[in-house]
Amino acid sequence: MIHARGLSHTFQSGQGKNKKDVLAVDGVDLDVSEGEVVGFLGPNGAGKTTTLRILTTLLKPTAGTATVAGYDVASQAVQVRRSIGYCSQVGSTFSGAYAGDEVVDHGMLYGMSKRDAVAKGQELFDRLQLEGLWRRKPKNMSGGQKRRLDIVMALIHSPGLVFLDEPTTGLDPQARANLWDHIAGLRSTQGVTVFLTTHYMDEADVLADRILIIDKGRIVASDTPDNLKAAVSGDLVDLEVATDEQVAVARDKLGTIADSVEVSDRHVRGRVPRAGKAVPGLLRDLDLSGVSLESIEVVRPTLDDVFLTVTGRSLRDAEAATEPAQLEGVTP
Ligand SMILES: Nc1ncnc2c1ncn2[C@@H]1O[C@H](COP(=O)(O)OP(=O)(O)OP(=O)(O)O)[C@@H](O)[C@H]1O
Repeated sequence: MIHARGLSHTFQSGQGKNKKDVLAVDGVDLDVSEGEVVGFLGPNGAGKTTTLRILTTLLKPTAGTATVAGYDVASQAVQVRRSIGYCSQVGSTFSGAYAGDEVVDHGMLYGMSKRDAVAKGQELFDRLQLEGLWRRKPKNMSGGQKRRLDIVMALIHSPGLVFLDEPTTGLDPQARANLWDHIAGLRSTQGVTVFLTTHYMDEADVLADRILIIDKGRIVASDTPDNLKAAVSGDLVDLEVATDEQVAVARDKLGTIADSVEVSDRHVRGRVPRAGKAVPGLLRDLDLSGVSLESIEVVRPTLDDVFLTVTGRSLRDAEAATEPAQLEGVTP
């Protein structure tokens, strides 16, 4: 569905002596297959929107190539646009007409007949919980309703691929969760491929089959959320043993599967690559060695841990100037 090689874009900013080049996207390679939901993640200014604008033909690459839905973004822009839906960060600009009329006009711009546009629009209003809002002006809708209307606009011509640029930014937690259900439904009920940018780790974790992390214009990691988490730090296994005498045995046993083990009081902790696989064997081993446990806790790493590892800084601390580190095994 999407194939990009060496995709780059350099902006020129400033004038005269202050003129300088900004390499917003720097040699991006990416592939998205049909039916995937891909989360494109990175801090402010990482190059997400610029990449998205290139892939949706709103901006020409200054180097590299990309095909979207089989068409070249530079030389076949019209065909690309017909094949995709796009929800920009700012949303659609609405004219002040009724929501339903906006949607029908939008469909007719794509060459749909009025009758087809009305039928498809009404189906999408139902699907995205906008029933009864056909004759409501978008300016009188809630933030969540407006974002869902943006998605209706993006889907009116039945594209097989939609681009969503930070779809839930500015929404309250309930409206975000509700929109997540709808985005997940795009793929599961309509078979639509989704490419979405976000700087919310939880959003990417919930929605995406695969995550691409971009930092300073470069892709620094690409994998499933689970693999990224496993490759970065492993799951934290925290064993609480019943007596002081059992601490040393538990430390040795956990040490056979964890890189390093910490002990505090009767707690013995270590990170293991895949706790789900390793823990049953560990429990048998401990049992055979006469160790009884008061409790066992397995804490999975978050995508925030992943981001910290691949970029050397926290997603929220976007300004810290540390060079991106390549992650063995997860870089594309
Ligand atoms: N029109 C422009 N002229 C000059 N520089 C630009 C322009 N648009 C973007 N940039 C710069 O390119 C870099 C990437 O910007 P981009 O908007 O793609 O990042 P982003 O990851 O989408 O960030 P955000 O999450 O804030 O939307 C930034 O350094 C930005 O300042």
